[in-house]
Amino acid sequence: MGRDDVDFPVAVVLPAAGTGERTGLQTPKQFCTFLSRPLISFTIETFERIPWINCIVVVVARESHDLMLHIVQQFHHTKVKVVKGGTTRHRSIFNGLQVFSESAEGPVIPRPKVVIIHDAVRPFVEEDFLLKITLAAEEQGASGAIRPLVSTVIATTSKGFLDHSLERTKYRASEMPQGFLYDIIYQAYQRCSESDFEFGTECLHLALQYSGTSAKLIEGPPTLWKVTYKRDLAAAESIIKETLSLSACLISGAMAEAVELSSRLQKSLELHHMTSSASLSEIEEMVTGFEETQHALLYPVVIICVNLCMSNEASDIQKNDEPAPIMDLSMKAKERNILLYCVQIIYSKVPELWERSVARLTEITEYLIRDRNPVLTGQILRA
Ligand SMILES: Nc1ccn([C@@H]2O[C@H](COP(=O)(O)OP(=O)(O)OP(=O)(O)O)[C@@H](O)[C@H]2O)c(=O)n1
Ligand SMILES: O=P(O)(O)OC[C@@H](O)[C@@H](O)[C@@H](O)CO
Repeated sequence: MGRDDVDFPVAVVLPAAGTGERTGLQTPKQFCTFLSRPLISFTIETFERIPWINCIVVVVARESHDLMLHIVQQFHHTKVKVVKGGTTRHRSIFNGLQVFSESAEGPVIPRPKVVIIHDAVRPFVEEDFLLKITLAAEEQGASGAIRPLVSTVIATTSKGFLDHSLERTKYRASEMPQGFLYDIIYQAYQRCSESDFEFGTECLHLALQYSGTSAKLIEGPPTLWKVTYKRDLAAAESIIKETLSLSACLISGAMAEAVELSSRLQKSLELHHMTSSASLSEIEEMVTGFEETQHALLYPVVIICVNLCMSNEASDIQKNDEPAPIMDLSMKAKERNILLYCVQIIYSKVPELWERSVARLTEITEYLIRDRNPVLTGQILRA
């Protein structure tokens, strides 16, 4: 079965109205930023890239509504409808589902046949698994992602002692995404109790209890984990950085040695090389040029200026030190989500010295591209 089998409308509801209390942070985790971009925007982009998903309903807290509209505009999300959430996850999900019902305020959005419900703080979901969940929901009425339990589940007595433990092989952890025939899950939410709304955590249970539909369970990849604690944010950032391509734009002077050096760097890194007199004015034109060609740079673009000094005379090196202009330009570039780094390397006719410098330059360049640390922009780094 492939994406061509999805010949019916599919919508997504992303509950994102929580406070992220367990992270211990002031900012709700869905709005924590990585590389100047909120976590929720990474999740939305994952769904937006999928052509057979028609509409993404993002459910946010009342106080985050304007922030979410700004994020939609800044990152050019096109399939998104923002609605206000509720005091619990189930209430937020129901608010999201009501967008498609006749009684919804505002223009009626075409009702999907299948609706995917996915926590907004689970950014690492792949199209192939979403396809499995969607087709299973269309066929069975409901479907859900599961993962093996890592810890054994135990029941405790009222006094805090062990009552009994569950046989781990018979149980699974319920994860997201989950898929439903829209009518099945909407009816379940219309029928569920106040206690379900207040204390429930499982949409599959509602479909079974109130619509008599037992979900098809599909084991998903380990990447479906949910950002819950502060450590999960660090893990998410590391994965996001790893998924970014190692591509960068390398600018060097037009001298033969500089071109030769750049071609050596290109062999070890995915670099787009440009030669120019590497004057700051030319680089400035390039930085503003980026702004014209790409309205919103979704990921920081990395530009590395390699400054080859043909002599190690202090005066020459000092002459190349232009902290103020390159710093000013890098600040301007950062506003456009462009990270401008400068690495200086002193040419040596002594092969061992030159090879060592080139190795250091390669190492620094690779680190700058991988880590995209804004603090090092505008600095004159020396290989
Ligand atoms: N009233 C709520 C509570 C939670 N969620 C969303 O449901 C998803 C999963 O919930 P959880 O991980 O528990 O998020 P929080 O409730 O924000 O976390 P915490 O319990 O630590 O406060 C999150 O995307 C969260 O924003 C929601 O839309 N509305
Ligand atoms: O909101 P919480 O983190 O308490 O729980 C969310 C999870 O229960 C939920 O995402 C999956 O178990 C699937 O239902």
